[in-house]
Amino acid sequence: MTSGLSVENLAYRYGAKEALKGVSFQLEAGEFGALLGPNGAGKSTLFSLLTRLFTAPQGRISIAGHDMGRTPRAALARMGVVFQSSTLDMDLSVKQNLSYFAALHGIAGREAARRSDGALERMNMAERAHERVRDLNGGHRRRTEIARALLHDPAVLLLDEPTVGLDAAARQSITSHVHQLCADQGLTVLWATHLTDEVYDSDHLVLLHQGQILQDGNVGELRSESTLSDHFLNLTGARA
Ligand SMILES: Nc1ncnc2c1ncn2[C@@H]1O[C@H](COP(=O)(O)OP(=O)(O)OP(=O)(O)O)[C@@H](O)[C@H]1O
Repeated sequence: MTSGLSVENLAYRYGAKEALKGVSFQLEAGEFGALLGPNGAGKSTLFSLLTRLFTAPQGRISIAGHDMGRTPRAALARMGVVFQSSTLDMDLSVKQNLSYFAALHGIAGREAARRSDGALERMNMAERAHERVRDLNGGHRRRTEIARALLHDPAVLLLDEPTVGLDAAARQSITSHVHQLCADQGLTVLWATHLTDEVYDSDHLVLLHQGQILQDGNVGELRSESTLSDHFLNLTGARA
């Protein structure tokens, strides 16, 4: 059993539509998993199962060794999530947003302040702690959300297309920062995207297409001589 993320034989259907058809993959501690798939591949459905928004009718999810079906609280406690749409309160400061989230996790007082400072530090946001979210640019808002997701010190961080709406510089900077968190701190990341330039050769590719895993393994080895973008196009017929 991995101390990262393990998914075994997950399936999900919306009525007659099979959105996931027996999906399995595993990410070890410290691995950056790039979940790549064209529109309709099943990425959002997979995220909904991983975050327990939907209950998996079949298969197994394990987060840092905790089984989501049998011990959901323990599994969710080891997971941080950044959803595609922002859920920050625009009129609160960065730090107030984090304190509020800490309180939801039952963390208060000095411990909440210590954790907020640590999480903001990890995202290079410490100097913006007292700025109002509304006054931040898109990249800094995203960093705030990632810091908030790290507050309870998760082992596994899930991000659903976290760079949507950001300019190229902010996108590159956040992508590289989260890769660094994996490498330096042993965080396991699952990063859903359809942008191949956010994926590094050292990443673990999970290529999802029509509800099935087409490829699962090291990006550099899988793409070989092609660019990842051409590789993706050859396999899925879709442009990345
Ligand atoms: N509520 C629903 N009812 C019926 N079919 C659905 C529903 N939600 C999603 N689907 C279908 O399930 C499949 C997987 O959808 P999903 O949203 O998980 O894909 P995705 O990879 O996240 O795509 P996108 O990048 O466009 O968000 C698609 O064929 C989609 O049309």
